[in-house]
Formats: sequence, C-alpha cells, structure tokens
Amino acid sequence: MTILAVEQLSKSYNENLAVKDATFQFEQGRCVALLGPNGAGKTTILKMLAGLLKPTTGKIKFQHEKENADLRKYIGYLPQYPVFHDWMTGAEFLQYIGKLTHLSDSKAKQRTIELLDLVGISDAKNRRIGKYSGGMKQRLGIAQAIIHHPKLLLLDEPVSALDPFGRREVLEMIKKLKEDTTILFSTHVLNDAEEVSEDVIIINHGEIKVSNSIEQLRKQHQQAMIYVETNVQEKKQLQEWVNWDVVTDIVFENHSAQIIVSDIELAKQKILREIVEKNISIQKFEVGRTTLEDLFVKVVRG
Ligand SMILES: Nc1ncnc2c1ncn2[C@@H]1O[C@H](COP(=O)(O)OP(=O)(O)OP(=O)(O)O)[C@@H](O)[C@H]1O
Repeated sequence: MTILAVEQLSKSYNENLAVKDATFQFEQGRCVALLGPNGAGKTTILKMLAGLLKPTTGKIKFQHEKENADLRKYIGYLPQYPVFHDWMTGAEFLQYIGKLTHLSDSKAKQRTIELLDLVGISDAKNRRIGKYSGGMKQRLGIAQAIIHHPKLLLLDEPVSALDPFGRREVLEMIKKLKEDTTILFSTHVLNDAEEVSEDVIIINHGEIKVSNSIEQLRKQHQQAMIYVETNVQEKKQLQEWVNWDVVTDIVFENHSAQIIVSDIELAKQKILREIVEKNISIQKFEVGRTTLEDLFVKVVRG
C-alpha cells in the first residue's frame, strides 16, 4: 500500500528553485533513502513533507487523507541539526516533548521509559544532554520523533555529523526501527543507503533523477566493466576505444578509466591485445561490474 505520494512538488526560495517538480511515491513498511549531494534539495523536501515548509506548487498525499492535509500526527521528524536543552536530562526532555504532544503526565512518563529503552540510552536517562555523545543525542532525537507513534519517520541526515562509532550506533538504530515504521531518511552517502534501505530516491539540483528499489537498480545498472589504471599520456590512446563496438562507455578519472563493455570476454581479449601491440604502460587491469556508487556518481555529474 502506498503510504506517501508526492506529485510535481516544487519549492522556490525567492529566485532559487530548490525543488523542481518532484514526483515520487513509496510503500508502507519500506525504508527509503533520499540520496543527493549537498544542496540537492533533500532538507527542503523533508521539511515540506513534515509540514514545516509550504510547497510553492504540487501535491502531497498521505494514504487516505486529502491532498495537502495536515499530516503532523502521522509524521515524526528529526531535523538535520536537532537542538536540545543541554541542561535537561534525557528523561526530562522526553517527558517535556510528551507533554507538548498532549500526553498526560503518566502517559508521558511511561512513554519516556519505553523510548529510552528502545533507543538504548536508559543508562543515561538522568545524565544532562550536554554530556551525551553525538550518537546518543541523535538517538534521543529519534526517540522524540517517534513519541506519538508516527506512521512515517523522516530523518534528515541522521548520521552525517557523527564519528564512525556514532554512525554505527544510529544505523543499527534505524535497522531496528524500520521493522515497525516506514522511514524516509536523507543522506549523501550511498553506503548508508545500501546498508539500511530497500528503496532509493536520488535527487540532484532539486530534480528527482532516480526512484527505485535498490534490488532493481542493481539489476538494471550493474554492467560489465574493465578497470584500467594508466598514466596521462596513455589516456589519449584509451579514448579511441570508445569507438569500438564492444565498448559502451568510458569514464575517466585521474589516472584510471572504467570501460563499460557489452561482451566482457571479447572486450578483455581486444583490450589486452591493444595494450601489448601499442605498448601501453598500465599499472592495473581489473575485470568487474559497475556498482551503485558508479550510478550515483554518473547521476550527480549529469
Ligand atoms: N531558507 C533558505 N533560503 C534560501 N535558500 C535556501 C534556504 N534553504 C535552502 N536553500 C537553498 O535551497 C537549495 C537546497 O537546499 P537544501 O538544504 O534543501 O539541500 P540539501 O540537499 O538538504 O543540502 P545539504 O546536504 O547540504 O543539507 C540550496 O541551493 C540551498 O542553498
């Protein structure tokens, strides 16, 4: 069942069109990564979905609700830079948020205990938030976002500002939460998307470029490839290979070339023969397949 459908959503900040005609949808129970480089429009999209920014144009439809309805009761949101009262303890903070969401005193207390346990910071419940590590603060931020049992959890770059330990803590946390909640989280790191999500939406310069399951993307985009490392002069000779029937594309980067091919055996023989005949000096020759990282780089570079 589709939980959220977005149609031709746009947002302008004065002259700057930050999100352009974004159309995508995803199913209940999925964990979806909104992937894009800095300034791509991820935060703008998440804020519009969370009801914190008014779209310039377009529609947001949540399950059976009317288009552009107030969705706050269904949605939990963790901003990119959450702000806490550092003098409060974790438990005090969650009780305070519980009351803001109209829970009674006793319900707020009970939910606080459940959430501290769920996000794994019960031991630190009476410690001031100012003394929490980055990973603990993000986990507390996730706890406040799910205090009202939202159907959809929006997390804006939940791991970007964390060290490797904090990243791991929060990624594991997301894996646990996705068992019960639909999650849309933004990131600029493909590895995070591949590790925890089933679907990926790639955005660049405010435009949705890809929206698909990771499984489908792997099937569609993993192509046979030969990776060659050489020096700058040799690169010129390699450029001519793009005219061969067996070569689909060549992506150059510094001293390396990724040669996308249609027939790996034929291409291997042809390239090796050429290297020997033309006496091309190579440092590395590797046969493999393109990865989702290659697709992401290609999309971002246009
Ligand atoms: N309040 C604002 N006023 C004017 N321009 C803004 C505002 N917020 C964002 N922008 C611009 O809109 C574009 C998209 O920004 P946004 O923060 O949504 O991108 P992002 O993908 O979340 O980036 P990052 O990964 O750096 O957080 C950028 O060009 C940004 O400069």
